[in-house]
Amino acid sequence: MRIWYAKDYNKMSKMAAAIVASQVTLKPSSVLAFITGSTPIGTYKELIRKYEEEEVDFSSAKVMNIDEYVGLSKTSDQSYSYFMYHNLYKYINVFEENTLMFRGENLELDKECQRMEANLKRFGTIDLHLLGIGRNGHVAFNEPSDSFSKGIRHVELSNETIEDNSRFFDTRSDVPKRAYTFGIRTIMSAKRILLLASGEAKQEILYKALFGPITPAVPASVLQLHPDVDVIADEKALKEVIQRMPEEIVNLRR
Ligand SMILES: N[C@@H]1[C@@H](O)[C@H](O)[C@@H](COP(=O)(O)O)O[C@@H]1O
Repeated sequence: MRIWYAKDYNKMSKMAAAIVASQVTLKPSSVLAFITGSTPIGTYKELIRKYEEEEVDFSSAKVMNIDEYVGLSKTSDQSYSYFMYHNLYKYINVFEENTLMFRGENLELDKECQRMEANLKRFGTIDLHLLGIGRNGHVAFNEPSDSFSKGIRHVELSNETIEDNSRFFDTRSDVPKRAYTFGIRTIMSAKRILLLASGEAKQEILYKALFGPITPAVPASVLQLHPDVDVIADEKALKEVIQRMPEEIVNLRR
């Protein structure tokens, strides 16, 4: 695991976009797993800029969303399909047939998971998997639990996640209670993982995830077992890591 220090959100976004763009340049047919939330928005803006300036070409890349609210279709402005389309896909040259998203409106939950598993198999191994981290250590929608989850599944969201994500909805009761998500095994099967974290609210959980015990109670802690993880975090998110494990940050002193 490599932990990279970024002075602020802007720098974090630029560093992350540089990794995604190099992945696609080195392997144009890369399979990429993308995330939603506030954290990756700057990364996507930077990727759009790179595309517009012809620094990167996504025409052979395959892209996918790793989670989605159950009950929201791609036309709902709170769905993750909508988010990915309006924050990234519509501005770059990814093709529809190379884009994989959950159908949030499909209420046949098991069937939707099976459909996504089959499509993921067709897309092939994920070359680069982006990840954010929730305040309770969740990754995608894998909430703290008693065991690490396996493949693609549907889950009940925790109160903490509903609370955190309610900032994107008119009222808390509008937040769906269930979601589709890649499981921990799906995420861990990616060749390379890029974890992003920004802001003070993430400082405690980031330290726990990177240096605490590996436990399903902190789902992100499983990343300690993956052979190829880059963590890019801004100074605020890294606060506790800087205090307790400064020597573990690759570029802190540079
Ligand atoms: N399902 C998403 C996660 O994939 C995301 O990483 C997390 C953090 O979001 P943010 O970047 O807004 O802090 O929130 C949501 O619950």
